[in-house]
Amino acid sequence: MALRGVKVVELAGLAPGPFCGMVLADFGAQVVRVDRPGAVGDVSRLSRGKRSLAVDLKRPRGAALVRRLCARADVLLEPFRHGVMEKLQLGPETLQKENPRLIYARLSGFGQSGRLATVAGHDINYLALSGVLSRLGRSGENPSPPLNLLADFGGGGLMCALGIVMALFERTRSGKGQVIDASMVEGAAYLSSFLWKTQNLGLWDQPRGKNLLDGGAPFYTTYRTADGEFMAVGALEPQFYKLLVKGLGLESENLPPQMSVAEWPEMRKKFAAAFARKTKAEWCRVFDRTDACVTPVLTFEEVAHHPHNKERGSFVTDGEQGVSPRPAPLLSGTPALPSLERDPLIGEHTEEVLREFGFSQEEIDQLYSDKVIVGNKLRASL
Ligand SMILES: C[C@H](CCC[C@H](C)C(=O)SCCNC(=O)CCNC(=O)[C@H](O)C(C)(C)COP(=O)(O)OP(=O)(O)OC[C@H]1O[C@@H](n2cnc3c(N)ncnc32)[C@H](O)[C@@H]1OP(=O)(O)O)[C@H]1CC[C@H]2[C@@H]3[C@H](O)C[C@@H]4C[C@H](O)CC[C@]4(C)[C@H]3C[C@H](O)[C@]12C
Repeated sequence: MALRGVKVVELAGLAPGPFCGMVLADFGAQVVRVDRPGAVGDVSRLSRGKRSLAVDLKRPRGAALVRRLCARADVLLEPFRHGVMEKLQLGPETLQKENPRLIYARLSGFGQSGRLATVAGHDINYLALSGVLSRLGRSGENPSPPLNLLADFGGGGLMCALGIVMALFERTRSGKGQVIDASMVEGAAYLSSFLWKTQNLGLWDQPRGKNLLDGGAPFYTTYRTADGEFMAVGALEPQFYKLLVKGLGLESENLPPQMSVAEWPEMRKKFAAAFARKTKAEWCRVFDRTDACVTPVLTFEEVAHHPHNKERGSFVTDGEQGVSPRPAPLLSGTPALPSLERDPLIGEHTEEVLREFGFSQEEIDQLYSDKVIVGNKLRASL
């Protein structure tokens, strides 16, 4: 796999950090998650392919243990607000002095500087501060976040993973690691570059929810079908729009011109009435494999069984029969091989990891007796 042999120390955090670590693990990196003793586990369930070491970082010997891991690691991934790592004597200056090749990835909400750097927050706060949230939501309603996908994952975990891979590549030339300041505000904003760069094209002149791509256009939105399901319509270009109108059984002559914004509400009503006449399955038979840009809105129960997704194997089933998306993108030569094992238990691999990183049994026993580390009793009894 593309990241085979890359050693990552991931300090346990909430969703964005674990997702970043999982992406690296899916593509072959050896990811050790450093858990807090007594923690419940990765509640975001994004730990496939990782191992868990439980150590109390608040104890000086706990921090010293992580310093020793980082001396032999390629990447450190920390998910805390600014200043936490410095307090633990685990800041970049300390760790990169011992290991100048270390790539020190800092995944935070507001970044490592600025008045909000030490303030708590979640996806919706970062999305709001990025400006993107102001553009999301139906006309006449409050701005509405698209779950926690854009800041936590798109602009956070994934952007951080990209930074790590770029730093790994750069290190092949310079031999040096560097610090990655991955702010979710800036990551989400960066994802929205298209909105910024097209401001003067007239795409965004209308209020939220009345523009071409934010649900305002009747040919770029969703419609309810006779059985209470939904179809997604994305017929932007005239040649595809013509096929949409034909598939709906409507006559272009009886409709206003496609781009007549003022008459979009009237067009939407006609399209809605048409979609309400057939079930989702019936509309699939009308539009499947045509260029009308009409697709079923698939539920999580349906998506893995859809013929196209099935043909590509786009979803995987793990050892516990849990279904989840296959890693993307698909690399032809070194594809990701996601682990199908269950997520690690807290401290399940404490001893194994410490031995691998050169700790003697005597040192390990001492760390146990001083309660600096914990293993997993369940594992021991397995
Ligand atoms: C998982 C579900 C979905 C969450 C996604 C959500 C929408 C997000 O946006 S997550 C993104 C959050 N932001 C960031 O990640 C940006 C950077 N991080 C931060 O800003 C902060 O970390 C923080 C704000 C997220 C948390 O702040 P906090 O003060 O807790 O922590 P920090 O300041 O970072 O400092 C860390 C401190 O911890 C110490 N530490 C760390 N490791 C160790 C260690 N190994 N040993 C010892 N000490 C350690 C470190 O030293 C720091 O100490 P100091 O502070 O003293 O310096 C979740 C959505 C809903 C959740 C559920 C819900 O809340 C109900 C339950 C609540 C219950 O409490 C837990 C279970 C819940 C079911 C809960 C479960 C999940 O969280 C959810 C499902």
